[in-house]
Amino acid sequence: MPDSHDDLPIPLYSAAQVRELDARLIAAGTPGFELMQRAGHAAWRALRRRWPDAGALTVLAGRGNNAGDGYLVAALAKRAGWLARVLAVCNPAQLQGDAAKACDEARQAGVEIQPWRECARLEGVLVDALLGTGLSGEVREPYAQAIRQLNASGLPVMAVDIPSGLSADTGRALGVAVRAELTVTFIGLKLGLLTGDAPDCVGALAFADLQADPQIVAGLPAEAVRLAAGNVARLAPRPRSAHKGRYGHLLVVGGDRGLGGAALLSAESALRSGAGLVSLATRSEHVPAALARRAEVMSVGVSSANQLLALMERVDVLVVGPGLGQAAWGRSLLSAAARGARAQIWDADALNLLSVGAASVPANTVLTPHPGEAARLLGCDISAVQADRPAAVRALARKYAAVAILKGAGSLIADPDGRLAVCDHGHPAMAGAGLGDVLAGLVGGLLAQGLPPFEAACLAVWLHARAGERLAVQGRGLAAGDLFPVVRQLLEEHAPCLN
Ligand SMILES: NC(=O)C1=CN([C@@H]2O[C@H](COP(=O)(O)OP(=O)(O)OC[C@H]3O[C@@H](n4cnc5c(N)ncnc54)[C@H](O)[C@@H]3O)[C@@H](O)[C@H]2O)[C@@H](O)CC1
Ligand SMILES: [K+]
Repeated sequence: MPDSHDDLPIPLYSAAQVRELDARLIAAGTPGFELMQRAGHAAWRALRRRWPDAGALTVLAGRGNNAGDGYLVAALAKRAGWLARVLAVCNPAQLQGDAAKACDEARQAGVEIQPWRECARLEGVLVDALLGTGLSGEVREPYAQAIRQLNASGLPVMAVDIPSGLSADTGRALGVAVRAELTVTFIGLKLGLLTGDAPDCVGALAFADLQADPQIVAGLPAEAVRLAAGNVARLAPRPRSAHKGRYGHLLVVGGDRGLGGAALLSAESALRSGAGLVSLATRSEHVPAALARRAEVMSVGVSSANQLLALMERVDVLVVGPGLGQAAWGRSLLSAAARGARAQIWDADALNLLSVGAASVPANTVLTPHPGEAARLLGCDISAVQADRPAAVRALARKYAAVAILKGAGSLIADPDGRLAVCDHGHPAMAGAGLGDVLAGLVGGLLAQGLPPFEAACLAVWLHARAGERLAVQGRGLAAGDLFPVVRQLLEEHAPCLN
């Protein structure tokens, strides 16, 4: 898992936007080669900080400016007395512009430059300077083979700017991608470093602004934002005169036979996030168990849409779908739910029923699909969703005029107004049953307390992922309900209940 990303910038850029930033900085008077030298220095500093005693490095270099950065790292290492070698996948005679200058500098420093071969000997820290933001399409040979060799070497790898093969726009490995232990990225943080295949490729992530003029950088609107303590919404502190009526009444609808736990987890999650009142509409046979586990949740058995409509008259927020099933009971409750409440969260089977046209999405709804549900909603294959997660979540938000959360490593949140946020927290120990039910309840609990849908979704995703990270120090076997006390604690640290 990545080291803490707390010191990384908030704006996230596409490859085209980073190219535009480079161009604007150059036009404003910083020569491209100067930027490349700063990149080389930043990468070398980061490498030495992580592997101070390695004493040797091998740079795998391609043909663009990413290779130029790599040649300069080799030159700096050689001048510092390290053993420094470049294995050139592209004949150095074909290099152009700044990359050619960087190659000359490496030669002058005494770096050994050899053509790359499959059987080439690798030693020391490996520096991946094969492909950067100029990558287009699936990785071609011999680059793919060089990447496979690097991954199979068992040696530590530092990626320059982005692991080669990873799309800076989508985080997808385009055929094959470098799996780095450290990635040092320049000027603008790329969206593709945080989602999709990125968590398995990027390793620890370091950012170097290359002394770019902040005004020039700020002048270019970003593609997305990274969720961090500084930019997720805060619930307002509560006045001493607070009463439960001010913090919303939330109703969870779900829990068909055999699926009762999911709805109860959502209800408990909403309660633990601070919702004023929480009700649960479920199969009547689940009511005794629900009451025994959480007496604070008003659990009611419903068998018809009319019963649900009567309950809905008293509530502000609905969470529909956890354990709802896709049979007649769930269908009738979903179509009743679609007719009311100030705000709704549609999760799990509500999304599966939506994908077959069983109901339409009301205003102010948050959809919380995992990639499989997203694929059903978009009528495509799951691999198409994962190939471009930012595009998929935006498409969902547009299609349903709703805030959409696309779950999975590097969760994304899209608003139909165009806003996009990415969460780079979380842990593979969170891949387990019930975690989604907890998230849905959390979004609902925050909506009930007055946050707008996009803000509630972002805060919920961030709290949920951070809580999972904290708990994952104990490893596998995380139970969804374990999150409740940690979410409470994080929420209190982030937005104290009392001033
Ligand atoms: N002034 C600048 O523009 C700066 C650029 N920097 C570096 O420059 C990089 C971008 O440089 P470039 O735009 O030259 O691009 P790259 O260095 O990523 O390389 C592009 C080249 O890779 C090859 N290529 C593209 N797609 C491929 C594929 N699918 N399979 C195999 N080969 C493929 C093509 O020959 C293409 O010319 C950044 O990632 C960063 O490392 C840094 O030096 C900072 C300053
Ligand atoms: K690279």
